[in-house]
Amino acid sequence: MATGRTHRPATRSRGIPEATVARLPLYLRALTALSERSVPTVSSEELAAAAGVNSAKLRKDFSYLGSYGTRGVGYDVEYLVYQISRELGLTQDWPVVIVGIGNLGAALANYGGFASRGFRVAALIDADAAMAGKPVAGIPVQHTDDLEKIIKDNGVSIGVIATPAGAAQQVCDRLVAAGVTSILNFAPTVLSVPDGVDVRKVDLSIELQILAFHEQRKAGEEAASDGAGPAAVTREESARSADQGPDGDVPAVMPA
Ligand SMILES: NC(=O)c1ccc[n+]([C@@H]2O[C@H](COP(=O)([O-])OP(=O)(O)OC[C@H]3O[C@@H](n4cnc5c(N)ncnc54)[C@H](O)[C@@H]3O)[C@@H](O)[C@H]2O)c1
Repeated sequence: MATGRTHRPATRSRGIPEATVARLPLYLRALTALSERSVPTVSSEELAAAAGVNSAKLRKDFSYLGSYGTRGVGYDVEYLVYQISRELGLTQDWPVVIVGIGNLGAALANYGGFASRGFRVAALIDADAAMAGKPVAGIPVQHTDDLEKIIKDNGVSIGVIATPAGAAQQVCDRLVAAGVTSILNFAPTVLSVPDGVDVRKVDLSIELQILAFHEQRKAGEEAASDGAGPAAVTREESARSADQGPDGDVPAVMPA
């Protein structure tokens, strides 16, 4: 079984901090919406508000890209879309495989947002022989027996795992051995991968738990302000204590 670290250090080799990299997709989403409305330029304040990020942080992030905007005019929307897309590697097509085509895998396969962002679903893989050949989102499901060949034939470097937790490490090991170097893991388990392999995990139940934490704090604040209880915890303090940035700008996907 593969061992070793599960994510890269906090700063990438080109000097862009991981926290900045994690915010680039937020800027890109906001900029794409502006571009679709043919908005030519945007101020750092407007863009920060649209991306849900603090504007000083945005300016610092863009300084890593060498993008400083023009005083009184702001940032050129189209150029920034290009710059961020290039930085994220989205100016090329990325073939992706999804392993585990149950409820979640099928929903992901049907999600149109991958293709529009440069991620092509190259193959769907499942261990259930009864599913082999059946189309999901117009793509025939292939059996796990062929996993290695599918990865090689399609030049896949990004794999999405949507299997039950108990199967995820074994699937991960096979993907990595076949040449996959980036994994998006939806299974509720921690994956172990060798150096050079990036794992990101998505866990909506963790996001809900964080919201539940804030709900509980809000209820506590209200109770404290109604009566003679102890000083209420501020919203900002409660956000920090949930290991989230003060701007609430940590995306739902996180390093493994
Ligand atoms: N991250 C999230 O927010 C989130 C949300 C929903 C579900 N999940 C997780 O996603 C996973 C899938 O959930 P689901 O509801 O789609 O389950 P599901 O039971 O509907 O589908 C799982 C699929 O994986 C296949 N499978 C099992 N072992 C396999 C293997 N070794 N190789 C390839 N395929 C294999 C099964 O045949 C099945 O088709 C679970 O781990 C679940 O906990 C995560």
